[in-house]
This record gives sequence, structure tokens and C-alpha cells, in this order.
Amino acid sequence: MIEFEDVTKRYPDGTVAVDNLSLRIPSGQITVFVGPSGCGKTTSLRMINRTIERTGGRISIDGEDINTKDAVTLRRGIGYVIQHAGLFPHKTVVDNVATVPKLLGWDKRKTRATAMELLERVGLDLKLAERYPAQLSGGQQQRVGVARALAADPAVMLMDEPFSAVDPIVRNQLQEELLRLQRDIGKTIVFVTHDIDEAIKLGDNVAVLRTGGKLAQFAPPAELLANPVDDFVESFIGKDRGYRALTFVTADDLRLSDVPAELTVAEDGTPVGWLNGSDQLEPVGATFHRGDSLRAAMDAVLTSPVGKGVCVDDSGKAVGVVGYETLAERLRS
Ligand SMILES: Nc1ncnc2c1ncn2[C@@H]1O[C@H](COP(=O)(O)OP(=O)(O)OP(=O)(O)O)[C@@H](O)[C@H]1O
Repeated sequence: MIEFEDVTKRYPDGTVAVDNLSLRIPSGQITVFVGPSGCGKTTSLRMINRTIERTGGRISIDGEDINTKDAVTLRRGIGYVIQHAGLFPHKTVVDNVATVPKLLGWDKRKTRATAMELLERVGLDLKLAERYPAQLSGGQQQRVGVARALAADPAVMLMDEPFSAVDPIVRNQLQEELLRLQRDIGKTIVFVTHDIDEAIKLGDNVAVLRTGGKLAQFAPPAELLANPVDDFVESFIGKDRGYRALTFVTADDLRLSDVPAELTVAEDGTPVGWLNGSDQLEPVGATFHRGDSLRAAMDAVLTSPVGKGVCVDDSGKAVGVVGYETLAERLRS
């Protein structure tokens, strides 16, 4: 656990970037700092690896005050990923990832093997390993940045707007990959973003900061959407919070009806289309799985030409359908 106790940062010019911040960041989870520009997110993050020194209060990792450690040793145990990846331009991709293991004096073979394994884990084509950063796309560079931060297997990883500079599609892919990776590695990740949707998607917990570095609310995303503590948090979360909260409700217990005859399925049971009155096939629309959210089920209903969302199993086979009435019944419960 990383604990902030009454942490303050006053810059030499008198700016108070962070004001009496107290919160507990649980181990093995993703905690997101979110808030408007200039609210102190980056300052808060960088005080954890002491690239910015706090001016008041205490920060501890697993009970140990970070100031009792030498700053360089502390930083080697904490991965750090920033916007634009911050890769060394004169080093190849694999050498970038190997930076910290080399500093730690690992032997060459082990270092290279680890670097290649990490590149694979973050989803980078290994053919790119000998390229230089400038020869990669922004999204590929970010993957290398994540691999580099993970190289020495740190327990803590700090990520400062890591996906902000890439286009929305790549950004979405990188977010999905981070969630997938985190299911395997279970690091303590502190993630900074100004984008509330990114915070809600990635965070196990979200700390909403207001200007002046004050904590407005610290809660899991579902709670934040359901119960914003004040007008500031509510307006920061934005519109559609009721609808977005459905992301956190599972469709597990949704009552399904049998697959009707009008839904044409292939030999393997996968849905092909809805047969309309003129004997023509209309597209199925979005489908959903049992374990998906109610939001996904609702999307399936809304995109279906006949108002029936198709539920499929892991092999893609249609296992049932759900209509407006059942969905509404579930939403009311
Ligand atoms: N070196 C500095 N000297 C003085 N003030 C600073 C310094 N660095 C940051 N600040 C101020 O501290 C406040 C918080 O800055 P910080 O970068 O932590 O915010 P942020 O929430 O990460 O912002 P953004 O989303 O725009 O990156 C801002 O008012 C900023 O101008």
C-alpha cells in the first residue's frame, strides 16, 4: 500500500500544487488520479518516486517512509511511464527495455531474454526490437515505454498520461492491453489522466482532485458514478452517468428467452441475421456474453433491428435473446 498522509507540495514561488492530500493506494490495483488541468495530478504522482520532493506530510510504501531510502534506489524499484514514452532515441527498442536491468548488473543473456519477453507481453511485434524509437508509431512507442517500466519487475508502476498522445482507436487498444496485462502482473499502478472516461475504465479506485491539489472524492468508479459527493465531482464526471454506471452491473442474471426462429444461425450456431417479413436477412446488431455488463446487453438490444439483443457463448453460438421489457425489468430491480 502507498499511503499519503497530509501531503503538501508548495513550489518555491509559493504555488500550492498539492494541499494536505491523504489517501491510501491499495497494492495490486490500479488507482487513477484524475482532475482538471493544473490540479496537482503530476505533482502528486512524482512525489511517489521523489522526482518531486514533497514539502509537508508523509508518503510511505508498505509502511516505510519513502524519504528513509536513497532516491535513486527508490526509483529503481518503481516503474515510470510518461506521455510520448520518453524513450532514449539513440538506443534500439530492446536496449531501451534493457536499461534498468543493465544498471542493476544483470548478465547480458538474461537481460536480453527478459527484454524480448516483455516486448512480447506488451503486444509489440518482435521484428521491431532492433529499430530505433523514431521508427515506431506513437502507440508502439508507448508499448515499449510500458515494457521498459516493467523490466526490473517493480512492485509499483507510475503512469503519467501515458496514452494521451495517441489517437482514440490506439488509445482504446492500449487501455485494453493494460487491463489484460494487469490481470497477469497485479502491480500497484498509479495512473494520471485528465480524462474521466479513461479513469473510470482503468481504475479500481479513482481519486478526483480539484484545483489546488485537494482531494474531492476517492472511490471505485461504480460508486463515483452512483454517488458523486458534490457538484464539482458530478460536473466533472459529466453527462450520462446513470447509463455509464451500467458498465459495472453484470448481465449474468438477465433472463434470456430461447433463440427465436427468425434469428438465422449458421451450422455452428453463430447468429447470421434476422429474417424479416420479406424473407430478407437484416444484420444481427451487437451481441453480448453472459459475463458482460448490462450496458453491453442494452447496446445489443438497441442495435438489433427487431429490438432483441442476442447473447452468445464463448464460441460465438447464440444461446438466447433479450428484449426491451426484460431489460427494463432488470433495470428497475
Ligand atoms: N516547478 C513548478 N513551479 C511552480 N509551480 C508549478 C511547478 N510545477 C507545477 N506547478 C504548478 O502546480 C500546479 C499543479 O501542477 P501539476 O503539473 O501537478 O498539475 P496537473 O494536474 O498534472 O496538470 P495537467 O493535467 O495540466 O498536466 C499547477 O498550478 C502548476 O502550474
